[in-house]
Amino acid sequence: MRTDHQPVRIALFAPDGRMGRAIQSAIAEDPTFALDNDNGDVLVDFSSPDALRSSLDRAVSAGVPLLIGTTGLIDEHDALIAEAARIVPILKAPNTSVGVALLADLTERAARILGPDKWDIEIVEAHHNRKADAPSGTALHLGAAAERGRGGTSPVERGRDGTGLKREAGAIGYSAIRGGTVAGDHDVMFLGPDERLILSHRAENRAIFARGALAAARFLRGRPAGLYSMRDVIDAA
Ligand SMILES: NC(=O)C1=CN([C@@H]2O[C@H](COP(=O)(O)OP(=O)(O)OC[C@H]3O[C@@H](n4cnc5c(N)ncnc54)[C@H](OP(=O)(O)O)[C@@H]3O)[C@@H](O)[C@H]2O)C=CC1
Ligand SMILES: O=C(O)C1=N[C@H](C(=O)O)C[C@H](O)C1
Repeated sequence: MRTDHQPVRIALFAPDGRMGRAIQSAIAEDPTFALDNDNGDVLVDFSSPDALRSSLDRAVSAGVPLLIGTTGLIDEHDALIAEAARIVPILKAPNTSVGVALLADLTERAARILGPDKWDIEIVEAHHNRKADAPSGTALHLGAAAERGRGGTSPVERGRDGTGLKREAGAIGYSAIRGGTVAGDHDVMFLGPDERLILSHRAENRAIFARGALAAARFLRGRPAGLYSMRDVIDAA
């Protein structure tokens, strides 16, 4: 029987990816974690949507919790995740940083207070030139937070190009910039009559995601089956 005093053993589904390497560095800096790709207490998946079935199968057959950091997932993936979460604990987080968890709360609150009638919302994100998906999972997560704040679904406008593109009332717009080594910038812009409110987060490097992933793994160890979020991790801290 393992206890809370023993290091949390992390199994990395994709140890050689950028996030896999960042998490290995974070483990090396924190003696309360250990890398154990064969017998981990928690399986951590930052890979690609194509790999999701395989990481879910691995977590379910080993009977261990799964942290999913992969983005670009669609409804079909969410259905698979919900099914597996009946058997093992699963935490899905498109962004594991503390700052983005707070940004999502602030976005929801601002959207609730400002309302959809006078204030347009645009979400702008920038990432490195190797990123595969757009808009980022975080941008979509922030858009969902804004929708919750407004109390309903909003039309989506992505990647404008052309003519006759006047903004639809109440829409949430998404723009993605790709280049260089940007670790992850997100701006939620509330554009109103004669004023703008801009909530911003800047990831300076991947260490913030890696440390957040370890905090999520610690939270998951020993939890009952179910679907969890970074909100739960922060509330439990
Ligand atoms: N939640 C968060 O906070 C964050 C989420 N992310 C997300 O994490 C994911 C990974 O990002 P990043 O590490 O930068 O990407 P990388 O491309 O650097 O790494 C992806 C890794 O996944 C492996 N992989 C891809 N497809 C499969 C598959 N079908 N089966 C097994 N392994 C596979 C790759 O192996 P190979 O090279 O051999 O194909 C590679 O090792 C992305 O979706 C990204 O958006 C990123 C940063 C933070
Ligand atoms: O691919 C990345 O790098 C990142 N992906 C996540 C996303 O899509 O939101 C999180 C972070 O912004 C870095």
